[in-house]
Amino acid sequence: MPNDNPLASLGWDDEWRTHFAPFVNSLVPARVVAEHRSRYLVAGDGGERSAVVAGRLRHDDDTTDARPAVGDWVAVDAGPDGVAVIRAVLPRRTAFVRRAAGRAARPQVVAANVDVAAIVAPLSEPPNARWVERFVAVAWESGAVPLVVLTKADLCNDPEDAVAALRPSVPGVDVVAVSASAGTLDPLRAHLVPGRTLVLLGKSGAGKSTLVNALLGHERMATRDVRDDGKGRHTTTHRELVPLDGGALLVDTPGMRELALWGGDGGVEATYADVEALADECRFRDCAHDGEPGCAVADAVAAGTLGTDRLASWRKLRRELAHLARRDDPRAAAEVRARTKVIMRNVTRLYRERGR
Ligand SMILES: Nc1nc2c(ncn2[C@@H]2O[C@H](COP(=O)(O)OP(=O)(O)OP(=O)(O)O)[C@@H](O)[C@H]2O)c(=O)[nH]1
Ligand SMILES: [Zn+2]
Repeated sequence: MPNDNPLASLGWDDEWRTHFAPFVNSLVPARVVAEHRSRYLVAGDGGERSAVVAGRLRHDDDTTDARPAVGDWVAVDAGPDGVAVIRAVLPRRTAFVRRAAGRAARPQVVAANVDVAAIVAPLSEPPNARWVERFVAVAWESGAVPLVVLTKADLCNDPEDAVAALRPSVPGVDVVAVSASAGTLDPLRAHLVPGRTLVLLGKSGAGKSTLVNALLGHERMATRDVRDDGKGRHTTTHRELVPLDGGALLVDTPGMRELALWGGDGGVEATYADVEALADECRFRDCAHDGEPGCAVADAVAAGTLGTDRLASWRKLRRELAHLARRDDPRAAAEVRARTKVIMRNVTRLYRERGR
């Protein structure tokens, strides 16, 4: 990592400078690189330090999780030494949000300001398309561009076949097979762009941490934690942002078995673009695809071009979204519309790049 400009090597650019302008006289910018309960590790011009959140946090957006998350750019009160205080979270470019565990419906930001959301699944077993679809939908919804990374290709007889089998489930999304053991990581490296942030998401044991180490070229210090005196310590931590030599940034996350949707329908629309396009062609606008005449969805199933399991998971995610939407919050709705615009822009860009 080039040391002459620590902020730039963390992804700082003109847009962040603009967002930071209101704080420039009293606070310093930093990026959240690790999170441990209410303690954070932030990195900036002065290197890494421990940080806590101020009692009153400035955040313009109260419909999503307002607390800082790994990847966030924050304005901190650095003080001469000791623990820094996070006074504000800069507006997020993207946010991978899931519904937090627990009874109350509450959003939780898994990673913020991510450019590429990599869904990681091992080829030691046949990838579960339904599981991948759900993660890809949330990835689109986050505002990032999804990517599917199939790991442990060395444990699979025909990785290319596995890639080809998964592609129709995630139209428009790049699917790559890699092996950390065999050192075949180039298909993933192609997505590592200087200044861009890529998050690795997937179940425990999928090989995420192994990928981080392989891309770093050395074993990362076990993990980073935060101590009250502000100095780093090496024990287990959860989410973590790691700058790579080439200038890209990786976010490793703990294994995630389940993923409950949070947010609008743009992500589902993008993931099931084929099914959505069929549904648009049904004779009745409000077709439930349940035996109505002139149903293009039923026709596609009959013709064998749409699998019943793919249709079933689309319905399931749609139902989940409808359930969330019943909370009926105008601010949340406005946010969802804005988010959908970003998603559609990403989809269009991806298709355009693909078409070249
Ligand atoms: N054969 C083979 N094994 C691998 C490969 N990559 C990772 N593994 C093994 O898979 C196991 C799990 O890898 P991790 O990197 O710890 O998985 P993880 O996704 O980080 O898991 P969590 O941190 O629990 O979320 C380890 O025993 C690795 O050695 C690979 O390319 N090939
Ligand atoms: Zn229909």
